[in-house]
Amino acid sequence: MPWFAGLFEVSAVARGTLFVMTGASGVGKGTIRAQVMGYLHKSLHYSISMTTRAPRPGEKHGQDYYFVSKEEFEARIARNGFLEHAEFVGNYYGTPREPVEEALDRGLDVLLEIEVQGALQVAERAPDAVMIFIVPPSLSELKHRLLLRGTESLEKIEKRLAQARREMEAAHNFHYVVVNDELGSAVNDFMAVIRAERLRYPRMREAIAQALTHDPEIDAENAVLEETIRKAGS
Ligand SMILES: Nc1nc2c(ncn2[C@@H]2O[C@H](COP(=O)(O)OP(=O)(O)O)[C@@H](O)[C@H]2O)c(=O)[nH]1
Ligand SMILES: Nc1ncnc2c1ncn2[C@@H]1O[C@H](COP(=O)(O)OP(=O)(O)O)[C@@H](O)[C@H]1O
Repeated sequence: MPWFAGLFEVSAVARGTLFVMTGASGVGKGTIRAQVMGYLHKSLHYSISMTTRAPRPGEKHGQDYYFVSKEEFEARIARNGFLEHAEFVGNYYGTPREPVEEALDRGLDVLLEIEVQGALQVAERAPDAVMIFIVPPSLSELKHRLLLRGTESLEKIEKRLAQARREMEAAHNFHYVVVNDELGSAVNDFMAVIRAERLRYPRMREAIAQALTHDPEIDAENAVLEETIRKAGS
């Protein structure tokens, strides 16, 4: 058996990569995620979060979030059913653990879109996770987007902005920073991170093993070419 045969076995069960996207409320995480998932829906599993916040008009249970009661959320915390969870401006938000583990075990990449405290928990518990911080071009622009989105009261917007200012100080804990100024560029940058991470050595073992194989058709052509060169030289 050739020495590289084992590489095939390892790659067959290679775990997927966990991508964690975070950043201030209103910075554009949901917008970037929707576009990225549009491109990568076959290879990237989006983890649907659980929350105690009330659904906004148009939001659907099981699609945008699993909307649950405080009691249900706390029961899940008690049985260690979250990969991470956090309280954000008066509500609980959390990532159900099982679907994420299952997808990663199947070799699928997983995307979490969560707030900063939860992201820092994931960084601690899953050191291989790829941490991506989204920042606005300025705090003024961030406020502008929250005002235009019109989903929160002015008081809640001020709370989210104060939180955003504090969270920006945690930026050094992340591997990548994407500035969401022009949306298309931000989506491109995000996709570039995913592409680069998929080219890391552990994910490329199969390609290396493949690079060490022979193709009989090309080998036959090579033999003819060799023979032609040899004849021309003699
Ligand atoms: N820690 C954590 N944060 C989450 C989760 N799901 C969503 N969030 C974050 O909670 C914050 C508030 O979310 P939401 O109420 O939907 O408001 P929006 O993101 O401003 O539209 C955002 O920063 C989300 O990214 C989760 O599962 N865990
Ligand atoms: N690059 C951008 N330029 C202008 N507006 C944006 C951009 N990205 C997102 N938005 C808008 O800003 C608001 C907040 O974006 P959203 O994706 O809901 O943020 P988050 O999920 O981080 O809270 C939305 O109304 C969205 O359409």
